[in-house]
Amino acid sequence: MGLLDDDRITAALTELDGWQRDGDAIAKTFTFSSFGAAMAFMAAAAPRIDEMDHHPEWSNVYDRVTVRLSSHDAGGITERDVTLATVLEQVSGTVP
Ligand SMILES: C[C@H](O)[C@H](O)[C@H]1CNC2=NC(N)=NC(=O)C2=N1
Repeated sequence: MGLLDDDRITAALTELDGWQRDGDAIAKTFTFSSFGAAMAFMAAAAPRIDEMDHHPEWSNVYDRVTVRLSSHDAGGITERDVTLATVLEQVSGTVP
């Protein structure tokens, strides 16, 4: 799957709450109710990520998870990143 052009990236970001362009990636910091909720988000997302075989760069600090999505094989942002962002939005909504 190929790299997205700037217009497609901008269009995708308008559909995704709180996501920003970060160079060759799209990024968001999710904030949860607690450290446990942040861990639950990562645990719930992990099988979905593996199913997609498309993996985020992500890190946790206390109740926050910062996610950066880029397609390393393509060298930038592809539809796989937009799809994974949509999945992470959906998973984040399931965490109390
Ligand atoms: C062989 C396997 O499909 C690849 O290494 C996958 C795994 N997950 C990946 N994740 C991301 N973000 N980019 C990739 O290019 C990528 N490649």
